Amino acid sequence: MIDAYELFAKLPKAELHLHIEGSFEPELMFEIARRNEIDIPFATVEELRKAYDFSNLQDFLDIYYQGMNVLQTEQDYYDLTWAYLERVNEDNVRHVEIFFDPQGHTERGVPFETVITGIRAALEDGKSQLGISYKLIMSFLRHLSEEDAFDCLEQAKPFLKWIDGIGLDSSEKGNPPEKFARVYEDCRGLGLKLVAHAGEEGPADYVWSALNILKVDRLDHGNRSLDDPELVVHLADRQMALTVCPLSNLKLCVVQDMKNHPMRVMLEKGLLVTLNSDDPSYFGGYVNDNFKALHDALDMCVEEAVALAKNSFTGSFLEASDIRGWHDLIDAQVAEMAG
Ligand SMILES: Nc1ncnc2[nH]cnc12
Ligand SMILES: [Zn+2]
Repeated sequence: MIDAYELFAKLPKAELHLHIEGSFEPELMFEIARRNEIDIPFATVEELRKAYDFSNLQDFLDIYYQGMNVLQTEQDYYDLTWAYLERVNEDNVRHVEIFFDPQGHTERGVPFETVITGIRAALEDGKSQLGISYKLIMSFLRHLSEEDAFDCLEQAKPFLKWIDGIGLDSSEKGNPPEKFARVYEDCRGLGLKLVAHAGEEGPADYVWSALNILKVDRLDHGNRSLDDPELVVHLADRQMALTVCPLSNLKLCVVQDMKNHPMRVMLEKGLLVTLNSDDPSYFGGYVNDNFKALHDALDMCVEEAVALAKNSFTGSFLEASDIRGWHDLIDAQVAEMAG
């Protein structure tokens, strides 16, 4: 009998919820801090890792923004992105749709151009050297104002040919989607794909707002949707993709125990759920580690592993013909491994 984890690990996958700044491993952070002559308030990599102990989203965000402070040059952004791509190549991730948080950099004086040029150069090298295709999603920080978001959009305008979509992240509670209704409307007019974090810590109402007011094409997290049966039916009927992040949910106390993770329930209710790592350096693992954690807690079956691998492409912004191609490849690989 084929093991569900072994199967998932080997199958081609897409990752749809990944903050590139959240893939910043402590070793690389120290190296970049040293070359930029910036002090980190931790003496060693081990001490830094010990600080990754969070009670909620805000606890994490405080250390996440501090971590990205050492990034300054195009080379820094290249190295950060390249390290992520090399790592997920080992997990057989073949397509990535990654977030970056421009405001976390521009508000420290790093030009928008420096950030996006470095990230894009690594993504292009990932495509040519590792065969990993990509989309790039610019996220607005929701704890900042609507005016700040519009300012970020202005800075992005010369680079829109490199940007596939926009997202909304950072402190959810008290910053409902409607705060950014007009920014999203403009971005929709620019032909950008729209996603937003909703229902991670915030209520199911925020998921409704993301759908009805922001008109998102995909939802990030969405865990709290399960509090509202009508919303669950609506999401399932529309086959709205949800980018779920189990290790993140555990580390940020969105779930108290992996045994209570809603992934299985979500699958059973017919939701188009995908599996992602969110901020792998901070939450203890990349996409295959996320499956392993679910498998250890919930004893995932082969059908669930296959469904998650296929959903990762279904929920992507790839062309329909490419998605079909990946599904066919997964079916062929499953048949070969089962036989
Ligand atoms: N899980 C998360 N939720 C909200 N904002 C984030 N920024 C990085 N990771 C995040
Ligand atoms: Zn996230």
